[in-house]
Amino acid sequence: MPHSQAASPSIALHRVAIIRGSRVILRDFDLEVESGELIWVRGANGSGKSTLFRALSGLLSVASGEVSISGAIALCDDNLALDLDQPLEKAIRFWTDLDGIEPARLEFALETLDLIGLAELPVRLLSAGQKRRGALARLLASEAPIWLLDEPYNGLDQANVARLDAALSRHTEKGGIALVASHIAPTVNVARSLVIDRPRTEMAA
Ligand SMILES: Nc1ncnc2c1ncn2[C@@H]1O[C@H](COP(=O)(O)OP(=O)(O)OP(=O)(O)O)[C@@H](O)[C@H]1O
Repeated sequence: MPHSQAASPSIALHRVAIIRGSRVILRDFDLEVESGELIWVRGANGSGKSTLFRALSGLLSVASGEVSISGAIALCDDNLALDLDQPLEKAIRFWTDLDGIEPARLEFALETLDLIGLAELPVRLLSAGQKRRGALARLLASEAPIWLLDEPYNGLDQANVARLDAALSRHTEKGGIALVASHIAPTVNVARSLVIDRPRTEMAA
């Protein structure tokens, strides 16, 4: 299976602040992640895990601080981003074709998450857990060395939790980075956990 990675992906945040609306979500936030690390991102509901991922993906700007990222990022969150009317494989292929990714890579991602039998089914007919696996297959098929997974285990049965964890393990063994925001622990290779604990009432100046 071909697997291209940035030579050495990394993430470095220094004294980052993120404000949403009038509220400070993260303040003086530091983070350093190196090639091969799987980080379990933890924290209470509303603490800022998704906010952090959206900022790392460039979907939210930071109010202050330094952000240095080496390597492309793939984000898998609650936004399915697959055409509901297309068969699953074709819906994912829309994205992999845009990135010039070879079909074999998509096939491997579908196999990894046991989706070959569902490849021709329109996305809208998939169950919640199957849709989640479809979104994860899109991430697995990408060539991005940095994976951000926001609550990836939601809706997955035990067998698919194990499949995802095995894929995370392979990704980091090959030098990729994975940040997993979850209320349950990944079962493999967690380099460390990052606890997000923000001051809940702080308002932006
Ligand atoms: N568009 C927005 N405007 C203002 N505040 C927002 C906006 N989006 C999110 N927030 C707030 O930002 C805070 C962090 O939300 P976020 O989704 O990052 O939390 P989370 O740690 O991922 O939570 P959960 O565990 O529930 O998924 C929450 O208090 C939320 O209300």
